[in-house]
Formats: sequence, structure tokens, C-alpha cells
Amino acid sequence: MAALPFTATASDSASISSGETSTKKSSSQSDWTLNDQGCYIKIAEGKGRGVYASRVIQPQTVIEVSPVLLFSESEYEDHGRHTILDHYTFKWRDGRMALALGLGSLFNHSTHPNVTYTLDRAHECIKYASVRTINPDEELCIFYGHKLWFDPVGIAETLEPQLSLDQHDQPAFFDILAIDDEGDDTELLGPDDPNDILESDSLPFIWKKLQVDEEEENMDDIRTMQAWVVDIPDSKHIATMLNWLKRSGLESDTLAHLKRIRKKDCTSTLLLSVSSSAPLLPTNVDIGDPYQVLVPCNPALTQTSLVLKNTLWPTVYAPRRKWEPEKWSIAKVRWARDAISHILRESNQITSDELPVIAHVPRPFEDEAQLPRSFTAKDTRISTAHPLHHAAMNVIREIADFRASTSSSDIAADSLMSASPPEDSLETSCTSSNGTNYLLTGLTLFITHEPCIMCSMALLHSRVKEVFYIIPMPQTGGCGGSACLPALRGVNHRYSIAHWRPTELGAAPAHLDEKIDA
Ligand SMILES: C[S@@+](CC[C@H](N)C(=O)[O-])C[C@H]1O[C@@H](n2cnc3c(N)ncnc32)[C@H](O)[C@@H]1O
Repeated sequence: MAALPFTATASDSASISSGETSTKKSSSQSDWTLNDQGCYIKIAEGKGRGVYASRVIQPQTVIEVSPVLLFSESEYEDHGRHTILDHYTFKWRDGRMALALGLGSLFNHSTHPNVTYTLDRAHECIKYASVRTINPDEELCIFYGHKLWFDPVGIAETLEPQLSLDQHDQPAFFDILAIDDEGDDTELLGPDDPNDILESDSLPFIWKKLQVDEEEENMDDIRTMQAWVVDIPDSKHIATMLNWLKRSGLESDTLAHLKRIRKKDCTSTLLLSVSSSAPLLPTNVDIGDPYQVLVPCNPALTQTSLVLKNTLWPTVYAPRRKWEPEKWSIAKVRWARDAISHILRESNQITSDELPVIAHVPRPFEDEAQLPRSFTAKDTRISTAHPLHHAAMNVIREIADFRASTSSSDIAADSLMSASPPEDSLETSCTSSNGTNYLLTGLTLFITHEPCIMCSMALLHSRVKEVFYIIPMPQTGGCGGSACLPALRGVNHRYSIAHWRPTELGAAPAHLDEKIDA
């Protein structure tokens, strides 16, 4: 490979050619930096050269913009792939391969990268940016992916950054992604494509298998719940009521597996909600009063079950089990790693007598719009002298408060934005009083310790999508430790559970005690 175009700016003439034979630079490099952000190169023990910071770099700072040299797919297949270039090139979006010039080729790999990068296709360059505060003489690393072609060193390094982090110091991959000039579908590409789906044994966590027999092929086995419905005698009001329902805020995932309308004996019945009290219905439409019926809790997994469930209420046929974990891409794993690093950092910073249990709900990976910000809560049982103030309960309550406070204003804002309400516009201000905001619907909880039985049940009620924990709690855990709440018969929601692999944590986090009651 031709020499990389670095120019030493001071008299120091140490060789920076590849390999371990290069002269080691002293740790004070500020007089010998290679770009505006003060990056310099030195030998990174066992990795060849690496890029280092000579001074503090703030989070989300663009530290390097490297132009790329592009190779066509065939040129790369026939030639580049068989040379050392194969260790330096990035997959470009359209099948071409890109060699990053400048510092871009010299960032080493870490599973806890402090640098992320975006492809700028318009300008044919790659932008590298810090994801947290970087300290002087700290190595700048990116994440190459999971299919490494070398034995990585420095991967089991401590998870804790050397300087304490302030609250603005969270990893910010997705903010950085917004740098992309096209702004649409930017991806972090490297030796692995972030959209690559990882095999389950490459994931840094292990899914717990819920031992449940859910086929529900006998009427007695079908799990049911009470739902509010209303008869619509005149079919011309169906569209009006469906429109009202959309705006009412009553719709929730809990009923997503059920059809909205049941037609029986010339009467149409509309499925409304599973709220504890009867929903307030519009008064200017000729419909009956709401009443409750039993409906299936889950979609039909088999045709036999579908026939039985349809006798209760028209049900969706979904052979894939509702709680079966979905496929995880490399990018999504990075998102989860950020969350795990976050809870570890937070729990390590607890200096009071409080238990070091941290619960965290990040903005969802797939649909950030679902939650405008992330939530983190610690255990406050000791400081509040309240036995129920576990971290998981606290975070559920914070999100509930947040969602409750925003739902009514959202609806108000929605109706204000509609300059001329449709003719059938109906009263919607009853929404929040219907109490159907399921608190953690579609969200993921990351927690240092397996939640206890109380918290696991609260999570079930909150309709959380999945729970990741680091420390199993065999005595008290409700996610498989002493019991597995979401696997119980009779519960009307299930969430997925994953245990973060201890080997992924590097040094065992000493501050996380396995004996406490989480
Ligand atoms: C893109 S280059 C990075 C710069 C490289 N260290 C150099 O001196 O040219 C990728 C190569 O760096 C080495 N490397 C990167 N990260 C490493 C790590 N964590 N452990 C060991 N080697 C690493 C591997 O040899 C890999 O093929």
C-alpha cells in the first residue's frame, strides 16, 4: 500500500510507517498533530498504529473528514481484495469499496468505540465524530463489526471512561448520523454492514426462552380479557366512529391482534378499549352504550385456534409468536450497547447508600418518535424510605407521568393544527380520562439487575416490549430467576427477556452486587 498522506508538522521525524517497528511517540504529542482537532498517531500496543487525541475532544465533534478512494466492485474483487487494502477498505453503499485517506484508515477497532462515522456520498468522504468526551492521549476507536479478521486486543478494557462524564456526555450515534448530507438512510458502514443481521450466538446477550404453551387450541385454553365495545345499529355511522376512534387515543397495542369491527346478525359492533372504566363516547352519533365482552388476549397461532378465537371476536392470524425476539442488526446491537454502558456508568456513580440499581429506557431503535427522550431512574428505596421505589418502578412512573402529561396536550395540538375539522369531527378531550395509555408499549428496558417479581409484574402491566438485564437474581428475580412473570399462564401480555453476556462486559463490574433485591 502506498504511504498514507500524513505530514508531520514539527521537527519530530519519527517514522509512522505501518507495523510495530515504528518509533513510539511520547504521550505528549500536542506539538505533533495531524489535523485541526489535534489527533496524532502512535503505536497502539498489539494493534499497529492508532489515532490518539492530544487534547480534550468534546462529544459530537467532527474530528476528521477523510476523502475516499473508490474501487469498483469488480476492480476490488479482482485486485484490491487480495492485497493489504482488504484491511483498510469500507463498504460503500453501492457495492463499491472505499479506502479512507487521511486518518480514516488508521482508527482501530473497539467494542466500546468513542468515535462513530458517516459516509458522505455526495462529497465522497467519511466523517468521523466523537460520541463522548475524549481525554488527552486516549485512543480514538471505531467499531468494525463482529466479524473480525484479527484477534482484537484492548477489547476487555474497562467500560468506564477515564474522565467522569456529565449528563450531556451520552453516546450519540444517532445525532451524529444526522450529519449525513442526504439525511435519509445513512448507515455506518465498515467491514460489516450495520444492517447485517447477527446470528443469535454473535449477539452480546442471550434471549431467555419463555416456556409457554400458547397454541390455545381448546376453548378452555384461550386466554381472554374484558374489552369495551359498542353496537352501531346504522352502518352509515361506522366510518364516523372509526375516525373518532383514531383520534380518541383509545387505540393501543393490546388490541392490535383483534379486528376493529365485528359484524353479526346485521349488527356491527366496534371494539373500543380495555380501559377499566367505560370510555366516553360521542353524544352526537346514534349508537348504544358501551358494554364489555370477552376477547382473546393474543392473536391466533394456528388455524384451529383462529376458528375458536373468532367465535369470541374476529382475531388476527399470526403464526409467528408475538413475543418471539426479532432479528437484531449490528446497528441495533450498538444501540443496546450504548444503553448497557449507560446503566453501568450510572450505577458506578452512585455514591450514597442507595442500591446501585439503574433502569433505563432509551428512545426506541426502530421508531424514535415513540419517545422523545430517554429515561433513567435509580433505586430510591433508601433515600425515600419507601419500599416500592425500585429503579424499574421509578422509571415506569417517570415515563407514565411524561406520557400522561403529553398525551392530552398532543391531542389539543392536533386539533388546533386541523384548520377545518372534518364534518364528523367529534369530541376527543375524553382521551386521557379513558386511561388507556399503556406506559411502556413498544419500549425496551435496560436494567443492571434482573427485576424482582413486583417489578417484573409492573413491567408486564406497562406492556414493555423487552427487558435486558446484566446481573441475574436467582433468589428474587421475576424474569426467570425465581419466577418468570411473562411466561405465566393467564397474563395478558408477554415481553422478551435477554441476559447481557458477562463476557461482553470486560472486567466484571464490581459495584454490581448480586445479593441485593432489585
Ligand atoms: C484499518 S487498520 C487500522 C490501523 C492499523 N492499526 C495500522 O497500523 O495500519 C485495521 C488493522 O488494524 C489492526 N487492528 C485494529 N483494531 C485492532 C484491535 N482492537 N486489536 C488488534 N488489532 C487491531 C488489525 O491488524 C487490522 O487489520
